[in-house]
Amino acid sequence: MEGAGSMSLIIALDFPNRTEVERFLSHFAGEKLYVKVGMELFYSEGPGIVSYLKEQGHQVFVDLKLHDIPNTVKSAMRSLARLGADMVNVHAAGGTKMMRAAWEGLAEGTPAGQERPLCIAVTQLTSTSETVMQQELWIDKPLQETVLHYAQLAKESGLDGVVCSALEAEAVRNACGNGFHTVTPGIRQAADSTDDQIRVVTPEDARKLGSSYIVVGRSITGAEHPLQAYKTIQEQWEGITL
Ligand SMILES: O=C(O)c1cc(=O)[nH]c(=O)n1[C@@H]1O[C@H](COP(=O)(O)O)[C@@H](O)[C@H]1O
Repeated sequence: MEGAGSMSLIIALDFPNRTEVERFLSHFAGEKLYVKVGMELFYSEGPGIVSYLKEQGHQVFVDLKLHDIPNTVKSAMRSLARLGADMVNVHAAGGTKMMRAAWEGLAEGTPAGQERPLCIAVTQLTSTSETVMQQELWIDKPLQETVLHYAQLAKESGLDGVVCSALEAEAVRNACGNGFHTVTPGIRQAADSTDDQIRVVTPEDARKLGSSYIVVGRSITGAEHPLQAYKTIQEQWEGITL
């Protein structure tokens, strides 16, 4: 299943403020990156952090995992589209009406001449296990089946792909086709601590399993030499020596 579609490594900028982001990015002078702004950074810095990163020439995934009534999600997506994000996300558990509304909001809000951000649905968080899903959330199905079901709902709703573990990437592609993206966090090298992640996969295995994007946070942001950690993981992910 190797090599389908586009492949990118997205660095999760899980930092409390812009000063920390600038300090981190100073290790990457001249590199054009694909970065992710999550709730911590967005809520502390506001939309300006996205414009700042875009001005620096980076691609930006705005990861706010929207999950609300369709009208609210549509309006929020209209606002996010104006920011120039390259990718945004919602929770598939919001259902098809909500996902369609998200897509419509993005289409309406994207300025003329700009590309609509990719709209991706979170299936089951990579920090969730099948046991927690079944016993705590009362979703009485095998985890992979729920991921596939949510992926199919996302596809029917016109979305561009899903967030899932790379463990499910191959099955999602088989069910939804090569053009349907799998954005896969929970990436760890074999020796890394898994932290709060449960469904973890190495960069090499994510490639072999056909992920379109890997999302990597602490293995790079917490490294003593972030650029070196980034290059090592990128080599493993792309299967090449840079
Ligand atoms: O939507 C996400 O990006 C996401 C979904 C998911 O299921 N699991 C997950 O870890 N993430 C995000 O991916 C990043 C993973 O960070 P690390 O565990 O530090 O590599 C974090 O910013 C999470 O918010």
